[in-house]
Amino acid sequence: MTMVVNAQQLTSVRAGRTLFADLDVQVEAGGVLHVQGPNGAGKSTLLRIIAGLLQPLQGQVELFGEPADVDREQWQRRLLFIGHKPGVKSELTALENLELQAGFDGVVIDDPWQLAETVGLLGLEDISAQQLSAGQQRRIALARLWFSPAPLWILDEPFTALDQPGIELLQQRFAEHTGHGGTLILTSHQPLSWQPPQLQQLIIRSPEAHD
Ligand SMILES: Nc1ncnc2c1ncn2[C@@H]1O[C@H](COP(=O)(O)OP(=O)(O)OP(=O)(O)O)[C@@H](O)[C@H]1O
Repeated sequence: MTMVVNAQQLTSVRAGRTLFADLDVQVEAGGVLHVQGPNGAGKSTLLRIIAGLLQPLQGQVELFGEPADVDREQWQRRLLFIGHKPGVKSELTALENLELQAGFDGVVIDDPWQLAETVGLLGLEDISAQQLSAGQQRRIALARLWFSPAPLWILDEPFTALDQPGIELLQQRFAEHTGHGGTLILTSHQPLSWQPPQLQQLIIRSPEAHD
């Protein structure tokens, strides 16, 4: 199996507090890493470090066998990071947002209306995102999972604001992605209702908080 993420001895200190120390993370192609822990434990920090968006105090991250901090542009087609905020352009409509995101990903959406239907936005395509609910805005952001060419998805709290059908839809999409050899790292405060064949659970409990 191909090692997609290989992080060694990660230590992160933020605001003077050690969030994790000497943490190793390894995820193979087709694998799922589900990161859990209380508010403020360091889940987002870990995801950002793995994605090469934040430097650890110590340790290294390799993605696809190469250091994650080298030449960020080369990751754009291989790594999709979606943070805990929806990250949609509020003045653009749902369809305009999808097309903008597809442009970033270097793809053309074959049938945007079909995609809008798939992700539960049909009938809302022409409304500016700022007039949509939190869950609808989250659906715009997550629609990217239906066209992104990236084999590695790093998703921070993707279920936030989604209703139960939305959560189920997303987990079906995760199953398709990993079933085709894609890799997923996610955080959530809820257990997964889907049982991936290659699931690793990582619970972050700040060492200092539990001494
Ligand atoms: N931009 C920042 N600058 C300095 N410290 C930060 C910053 N962002 C977060 N922190 C610190 O890092 C700690 C971990 O934050 P992080 O967002 O990684 O936690 P989390 O586990 O994802 O929490 P949540 O479940 O609330 O989203 C926070 O308690 C905070 O002290």
